[in-house]
Amino acid sequence: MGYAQLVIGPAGSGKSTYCSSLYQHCETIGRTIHMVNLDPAAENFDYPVAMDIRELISLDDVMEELGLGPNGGLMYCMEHLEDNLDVWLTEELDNFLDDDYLVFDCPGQIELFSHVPVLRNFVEHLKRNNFNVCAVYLLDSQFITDVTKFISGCMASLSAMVQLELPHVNILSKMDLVTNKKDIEDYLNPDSRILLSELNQHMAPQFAKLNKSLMELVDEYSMVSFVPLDLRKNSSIQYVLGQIDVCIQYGEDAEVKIKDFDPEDDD
Ligand SMILES: Nc1nc2c(ncn2[C@@H]2O[C@H](COP(=O)(O)OP(=O)(O)OP(=O)(O)O)[C@@H](O)[C@H]2O)c(=O)[nH]1
Ligand SMILES: [Mg+2]
Repeated sequence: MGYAQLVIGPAGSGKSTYCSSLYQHCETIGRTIHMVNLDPAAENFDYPVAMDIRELISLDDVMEELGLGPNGGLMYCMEHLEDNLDVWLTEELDNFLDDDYLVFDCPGQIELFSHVPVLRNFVEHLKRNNFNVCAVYLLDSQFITDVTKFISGCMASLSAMVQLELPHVNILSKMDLVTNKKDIEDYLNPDSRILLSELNQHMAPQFAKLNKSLMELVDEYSMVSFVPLDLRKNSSIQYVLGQIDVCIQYGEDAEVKIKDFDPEDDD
């Protein structure tokens, strides 16, 4: 049984930075994780890349040869990945051991986890190869300055949940940029009635019914719950990792491996 995090979220939400901090953290606590780059457009990495979509296909080549722009080119690359799951991905996964832990750094194009099937098929393939997979959805804390932005971030996360059907951890990234922690707390585990009234205050009266339906939807999926992530703090990274580990049932022996970690080392 292998373990995998699929790190998704809107462009610039901090996925690659999270991946690199997670890698460093695991290195410090003596835990092995393997980083996988699934972004054909990525150029620089702060972590060693154990597996890389760019070895399968190059975005530059695609753009040049097919005359596509960066987003169209990326979608082409991802479809190419989808067509090569059986061959390329199977071969690549053979390089790992049975209980290895992989972290997939995904591109930020929102269509990848809303309606394009490539990530879903990718996940199915991982599952068939005995991986326990968890979706890790990052939302930039700067979204939370405004309830309408927050709802749109939630909707994107919800569409990933529906599309991928995976255990799902929502993370509020870049907590170091939050000056007023109090404002954020209301959003980490918000009361949907309060959100609804805030939303209604922000929007014209004709949206009241729509707002109510949106809130019911969010409530029903009980998904408006975010774990804050402050990369300056080891304890914050460790907490997020712990939540994800529970989701993918990362086992008992793992706990033995990390027992030397001392959360007091912070700040
Ligand atoms: N202050 C602060 N900035 C961050 C943090 N995480 C990421 N950033 C910045 O946010 C920008 C985007 O970060 P990335 O990690 O590249 O985001 P990404 O989600 O991988 O972006 P794409 O792959 O392009 O979708 C960069 O300028 C980072 O330095 C954080 O925790 N705190
Ligand atoms: Mg990235």
